Amino acid sequence: MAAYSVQVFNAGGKFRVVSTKPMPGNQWIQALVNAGCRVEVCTSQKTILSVEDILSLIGSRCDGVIGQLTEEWGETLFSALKKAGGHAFSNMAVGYNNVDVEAANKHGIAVGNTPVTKCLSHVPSWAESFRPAGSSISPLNAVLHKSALKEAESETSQRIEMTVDSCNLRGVLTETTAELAAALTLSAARRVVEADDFMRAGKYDGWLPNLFVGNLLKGQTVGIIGAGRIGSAYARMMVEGFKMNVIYYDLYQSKFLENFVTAYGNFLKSQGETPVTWKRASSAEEVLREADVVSLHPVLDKTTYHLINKERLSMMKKEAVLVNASRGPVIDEVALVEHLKVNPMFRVGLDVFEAWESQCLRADSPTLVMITQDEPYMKPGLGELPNAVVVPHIASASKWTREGMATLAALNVAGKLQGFPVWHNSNMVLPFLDENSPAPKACPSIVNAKVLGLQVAAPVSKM
Ligand SMILES: NC(=O)C1=CN([C@@H]2O[C@H](COP(=O)(O)OP(=O)(O)OC[C@H]3O[C@@H](n4cnc5c(N)ncnc54)[C@H](O)[C@@H]3O)[C@@H](O)[C@H]2O)C=CC1
Ligand SMILES: O=C(O)C(=O)CO
Repeated sequence: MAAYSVQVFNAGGKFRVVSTKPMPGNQWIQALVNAGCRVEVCTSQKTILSVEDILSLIGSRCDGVIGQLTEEWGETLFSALKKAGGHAFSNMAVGYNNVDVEAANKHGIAVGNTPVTKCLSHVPSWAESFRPAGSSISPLNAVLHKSALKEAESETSQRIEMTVDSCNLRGVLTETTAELAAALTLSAARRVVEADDFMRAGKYDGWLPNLFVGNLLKGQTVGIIGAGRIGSAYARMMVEGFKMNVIYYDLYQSKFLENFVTAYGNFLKSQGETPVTWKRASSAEEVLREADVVSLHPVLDKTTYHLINKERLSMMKKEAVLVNASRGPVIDEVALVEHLKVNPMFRVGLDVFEAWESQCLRADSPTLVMITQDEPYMKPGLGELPNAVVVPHIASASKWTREGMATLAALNVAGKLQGFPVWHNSNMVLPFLDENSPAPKACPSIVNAKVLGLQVAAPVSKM
């Protein structure tokens, strides 16, 4: 059995909760202690704990665990947690493709995730003109509300309210990740990393007309595959920041994104500028063919595993920019390396890599399986290519976001152990993150709440 070291908080707590990694901030620990938990934080220096490591942490008595997206949470760990008397688990991540939820369901273990959100802290001044006279609603909401009302005339008020709220509440994890995707877009398009290396190597000896010439973004087309929270936030940044036109592909229509781009286009037109446009593509291929920049933000499942393969890469423009801040296996990384080698003007910005996330849904099994990991965490050749910008899964690495994720993960476990209901809308979890007021007595986000028959808290009145 692997030896492990732990840091213990509230040793006399009635529940035993294990965190497989130290996490940022202290609010998450306080939340567990306030719920009567003894908290044991694994302090092993090992970057990714194995199933055996986590089994030894769970031991013979464990009520809940906070795990990481790098860990393989499946039958072995959930059966051990159940045997130890536990029924609460949370990933410290919004993505949970590393979790075999069916196995958790089988053992009655709640699976939490962390779709951190916050209100929009700013409303663009251009939206002011849309605010109804005397209205207290924010101008941006006025735009969205009016179109949501128009589109949802037959809807109940709650649905309209939720429509507006979901438009208004963006994910701080979402915004943080979208900002990194934007950073990767610019770094790749304008060859920032190549130029930085060039300077540090002392090779710069004067301005040249063709030195590190890259791509202009303004007026170009940005493509999003997976226009959910992060994809929509990223699209908005590229529209507002660089006046790009949007083409997106998703299983669902993104009314928020469409309404936003339409409203911003109308504003630009009112200022005598060329309006931005949006288009909902009927396939991922349509996005790949038409876009100058493509950013990937789908969940990882069997429909998106190797979504970007050799054939689809060949559909893209020769000088396109491809960004991935979702999950590595969305791209066939071996095919990508070959494409980058023969297309030096094609550029990528990658935050995630196929190797350590090599999980896929086997045809004969509905659950995720971890397949052998390649070492190092990039496919051979990728690290040597000048037309690739690569960073180590840092898209959510802002202080606020990581502390918020830790707090939500802790509140998922603490709430389940206290028998709290599940929060009514996992897109509106800001009340759980306000350090100046007690968190709602609910679990912020449990992905298998319905299957486990967990009670859902009623929405709090807006009055
Ligand atoms: N690199 C990082 O640090 C981070 C990565 N992520 C990843 O980003 C993913 C997306 O996060 P969110 O936007 O919050 O999730 P979300 O659930 O709001 O959006 C995901 C979107 O993917 C769409 N989708 C699913 N299957 C698809 C398909 N076959 N083709 C096209 N679209 C499809 C869904 O309809 C949904 O709109 C997460 O699942 C996670 O894996 C999230 C946060 C940080
Ligand atoms: O939340 C997620 O899915 C992440 O990848 C965290 O960085």
